[in-house]
Amino acid sequence: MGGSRLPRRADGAGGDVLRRTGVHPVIPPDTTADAAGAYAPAALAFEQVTFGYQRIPVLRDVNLRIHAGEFVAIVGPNGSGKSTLVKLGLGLMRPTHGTVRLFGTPVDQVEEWWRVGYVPQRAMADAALPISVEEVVRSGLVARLGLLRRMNRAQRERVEHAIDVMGIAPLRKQAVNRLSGGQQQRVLIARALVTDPELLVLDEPTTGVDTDARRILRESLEHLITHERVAIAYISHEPEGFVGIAHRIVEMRAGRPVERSHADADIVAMAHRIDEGREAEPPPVEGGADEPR
Ligand SMILES: Nc1ncnc2c1ncn2[C@@H]1O[C@H](COP(=O)(O)OP(=O)(O)OP(=O)(O)O)[C@@H](O)[C@H]1O
Repeated sequence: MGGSRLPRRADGAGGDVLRRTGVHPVIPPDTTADAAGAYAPAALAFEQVTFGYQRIPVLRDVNLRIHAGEFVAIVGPNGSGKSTLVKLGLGLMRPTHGTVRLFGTPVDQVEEWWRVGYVPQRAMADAALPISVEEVVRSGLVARLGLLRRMNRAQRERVEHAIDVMGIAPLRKQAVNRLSGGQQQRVLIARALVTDPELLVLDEPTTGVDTDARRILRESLEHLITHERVAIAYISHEPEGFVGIAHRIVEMRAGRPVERSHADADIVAMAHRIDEGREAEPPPVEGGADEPR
């Protein structure tokens, strides 16, 4: 992994260059510096995004950017719009207003979908076919290979690497439908990693996952942001899954992401609010003939 396709953000190296030279350019808000001081667009950017289902508003004026090497946790109560945000980010739906960009390109013009890894919520739990772990992980390459082409050496290595990173090598020959929820989750993440994605979107990755598996998942994600410079969007309503590793925590409130701190009290209060299952506050409705209502 860690290919050289795109300028990725360097961990502070670009900043050092700027400090040494005393140059302090105005950095456009949706870009980030790489080691050479060049700027790359955010891996995922929502720009003034508004969306509603059948005119019922769900998201309003959402501005959110996730850069290479950044782990952003998106939390919120049921119905607050987290999955809607994911669907817009993956180009599965179009915003009513505003723009979603992947690596600077409007999402409806993106062709290199292998740059995005998506881990859906517990998708394999009920898988009927006895497909092995290795086969599921390899299937992540289908978008790149087509069904019939054989893997080349680099691709085989990527499959091995993804299996290693997710700590599932001992399970490789086992049928996925015989694995625990946490093990299945790691297989899904490994599958998302085989294309060497620069953006990883995880939807409720810790649902039904035990404490040990959560720890391994955390360590794996930490490795990805630190060593592979992957941008991570981590959607969850379980704050304990990301506290301590997320660079930013945003809570969906009234249709907008609100930045939250890591402070324990804040997290605990947030967890309580979410646990209480309070209804998500509806976004403010502001007239406008063509706006969702
Ligand atoms: N296909 C749809 N048609 C109409 N309304 C929808 C549709 N999908 C979601 N909604 C509504 O949009 C709002 C946001 O839903 P969304 O699934 O994005 O929330 P969420 O934060 O992901 O919730 P959860 O934590 O329960 O998964 C909810 O009020 C939901 O009822």
